[in-house]
Amino acid sequence: MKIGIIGTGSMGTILLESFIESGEISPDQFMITNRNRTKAEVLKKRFPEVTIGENALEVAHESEVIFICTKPLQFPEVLNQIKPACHSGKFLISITSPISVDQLEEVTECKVARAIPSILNRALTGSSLLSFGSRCQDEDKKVLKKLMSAISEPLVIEENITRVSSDIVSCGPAFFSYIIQQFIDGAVRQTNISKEDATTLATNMIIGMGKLLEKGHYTLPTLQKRVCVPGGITGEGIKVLEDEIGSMFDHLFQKTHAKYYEDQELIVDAFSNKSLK
Ligand SMILES: NC(=O)C1=CN([C@@H]2O[C@H](COP(=O)(O)OP(=O)(O)OC[C@H]3O[C@@H](n4cnc5c(N)ncnc54)[C@H](O)[C@@H]3O)[C@@H](O)[C@H]2O)C=CC1
Ligand SMILES: O=C(O)[C@@H]1CCC=N1
Repeated sequence: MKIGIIGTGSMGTILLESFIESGEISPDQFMITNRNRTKAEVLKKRFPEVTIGENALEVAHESEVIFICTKPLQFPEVLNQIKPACHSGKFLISITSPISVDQLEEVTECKVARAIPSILNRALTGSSLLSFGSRCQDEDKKVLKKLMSAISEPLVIEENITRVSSDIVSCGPAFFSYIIQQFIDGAVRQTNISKEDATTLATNMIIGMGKLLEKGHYTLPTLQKRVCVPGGITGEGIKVLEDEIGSMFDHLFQKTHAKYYEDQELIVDAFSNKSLK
């Protein structure tokens, strides 16, 4: 099976590297392309068996499964470019949240699905979020689930929880690394620990916590209970978190959803301006 990747920016690169590293897809199965060809050539140097397509259309012609890894507002242009290659035998996969599979089905004859990845997939871990269009048969669903299972734990989601799920799965690593960074900076400001030591300790702490949860020794609440000895020091810290975190995460989800709805409106305009319908 030939797999196409249109757009080898940050996420297209991560998908290529991860699929190859997982052993699920061999490099010679891939045809990739990028508007700025240099990015594709850099990958070709690392994986000589990968083929570079001249453009999106060539990739779509040559591939059965086509991942579109561009930014959402670049989709109309890509879809226009690949239109001559789009027919019911092709399987188009979008990795971006603000465009629904229904919207894509309206503008292409391909089978359509969405697979929202996470940077965690680079370590062949974390979740991915799948949504299937109405033209996908069981066989197509199996193909995509198998691909994404090689690099992640896929979950099929309904459209109405797309944003929040992507906030958790895809944005989550950035949110929590920011919080850990703040944790480190606070430690450095308030004590004599060096930034280097605080970073090492905090990084090991978060890796260890992931392993602990993975092994199933504790859940998030039981872990807290175990560490939080009654009348002890952790409890004092938790009280500060309870007082100061307040509605912070409510605001975060409100903001991401507001931006999402704005993006969706821009997408509707962009799709109609390109007269894709
Ligand atoms: N960064 C992340 O952690 C995640 C990103 N995503 C989604 O991944 C998508 C891509 O994001 P990034 O990789 O961060 O963006 P990026 O800007 O790094 O990559 C997009 C690439 O597409 C190329 N491109 C644009 N139009 C093209 C065309 N017509 N033909 C060929 N190549 C073209 C650009 O040159 C660029 O290299 C976005 O839609 C984003 O929502 C999804 C989950 C996680
Ligand atoms: O389309 C999305 O939801 C993802 C999350 C991070 C960037 N893009």
